[in-house]
Amino acid sequence: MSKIIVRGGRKLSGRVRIHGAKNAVLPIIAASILGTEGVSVIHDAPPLDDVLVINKVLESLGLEVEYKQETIRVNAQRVHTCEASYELVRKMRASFLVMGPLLARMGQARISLPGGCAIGTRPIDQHLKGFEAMGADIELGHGYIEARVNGRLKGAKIYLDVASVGATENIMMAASLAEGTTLIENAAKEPEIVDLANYLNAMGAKIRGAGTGLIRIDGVEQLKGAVHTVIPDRIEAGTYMMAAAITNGDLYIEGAIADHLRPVISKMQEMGVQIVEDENGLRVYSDRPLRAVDVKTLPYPGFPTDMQSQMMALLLTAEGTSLVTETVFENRFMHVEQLANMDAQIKVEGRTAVITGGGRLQGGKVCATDLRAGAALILAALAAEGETEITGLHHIDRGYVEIAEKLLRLGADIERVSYEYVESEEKTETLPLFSVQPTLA
Ligand SMILES: CC(=O)N[C@H]1[C@@H](OP(=O)(O)OP(=O)(O)OC[C@H]2O[C@@H](n3ccc(=O)[nH]c3=O)[C@H](O)[C@@H]2O)O[C@H](CO)[C@@H](O)[C@@H]1O
Ligand SMILES: C=C(OP(=O)(O)O)C(=O)O
Repeated sequence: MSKIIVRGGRKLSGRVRIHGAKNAVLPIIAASILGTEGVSVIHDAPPLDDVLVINKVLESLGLEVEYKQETIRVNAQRVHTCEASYELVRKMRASFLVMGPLLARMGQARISLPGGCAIGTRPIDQHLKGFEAMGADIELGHGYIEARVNGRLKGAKIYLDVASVGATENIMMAASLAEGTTLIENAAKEPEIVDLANYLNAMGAKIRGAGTGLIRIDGVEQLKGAVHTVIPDRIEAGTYMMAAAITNGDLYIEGAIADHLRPVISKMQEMGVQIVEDENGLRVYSDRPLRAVDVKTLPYPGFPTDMQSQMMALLLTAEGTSLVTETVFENRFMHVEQLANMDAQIKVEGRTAVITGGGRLQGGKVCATDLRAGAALILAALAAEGETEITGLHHIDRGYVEIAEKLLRLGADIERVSYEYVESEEKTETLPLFSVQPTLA
């Protein structure tokens, strides 16, 4: 096992390159199942654990997948089975995104129930409602969801009760090969939806309106492999923006697309963080003191729930009291308890956290309870006095490429070490997993 050790107090400076977006590449890889001719070539696929899992799901279905130097080649000409096993789906919820493509192409799919996880119950009723509206029969049993359709799916008008990102993607993929036109009303508008629509259109689909609340998909008879470059990860970019601000540093976030980050930019500017946009990225720097602000998470273009915990870490270093309200997931405050181990003053009242900023965070032993909670702990540790040890790195590895190495190159005093875990006793070996030495900022 490994853990990250951070000794706080260094200012970060320099340039950091943003990788391709996890939440864009996962549905795009799933969509490649639809290409019955040719090969799909997906550039800027970030080397993340989640990407390896979705590749394994495709391989388990019989597709040929090759992953080299951030480029994935998928040959989807043959599909051997329409079943995605519990073993793979339990590792990553997004595996459920193969349901729409399989159902549309093969007329059937059997996928393990993705279930809930740390941040909420995360039902899939809106995905299933969409497939049913398109003519599929859905059965649930033995922990699996089985969907079947006689012949092709039929285009339908589907109103989503919640603007679900995953349901919009799954339905959009299924509808691309359906007979007739599908309208998705109250569709999610996230940039990752637009990226998926662009890829599907390059495969031959006819999708209009992606990025708005109404998406129209005119079904086609065949899709082919296509070449596509994934958009930069707005959540990774936002996390480094906060790393600059929390350390009073000065970072150039290379590849960040300002238009995808409007709510994050606005809120950070309201706090007093300096942000300069250009066509290749963002410069973020800060002169203390930062002001407290209130934040409410909302579907895009609102403030992203995936940036809520990192924002909370930053607000802990601002003067005054801030309110953070989480409206997207019902249980996304798991990081509060861990931040409390670092002397953070946060009180949770229902879906709102009251943050008393201005106190100095103290290093401590903390554990990442989910992906973005882990990012928030690393940010807090960068600002804290003394040493912080962060475990639970498997969560962080799902969504951040070499985060410790990137921060080290920016001047953080950070290392990733392996350790042995023996029952309740923890033994740390002084075995660094990378060897670059920090430079003084
Ligand atoms: C791989 C991926 O892209 N993950 C992102 C995606 O997750 P994901 O696609 O799972 O999130 P959704 O947009 O579907 O979920 C939003 C809300 O809708 C609810 N819901 C969703 C589906 C459904 O059938 N019924 C239902 O009630 C969920 O419980 C949640 O409260 O969008 C989330 C919201 O921006 C992000 O936090 C995740 O990082
Ligand atoms: C919640 C997230 O991802 P997932 O939907 O894959 O769990 C995330 O990226 O913050």
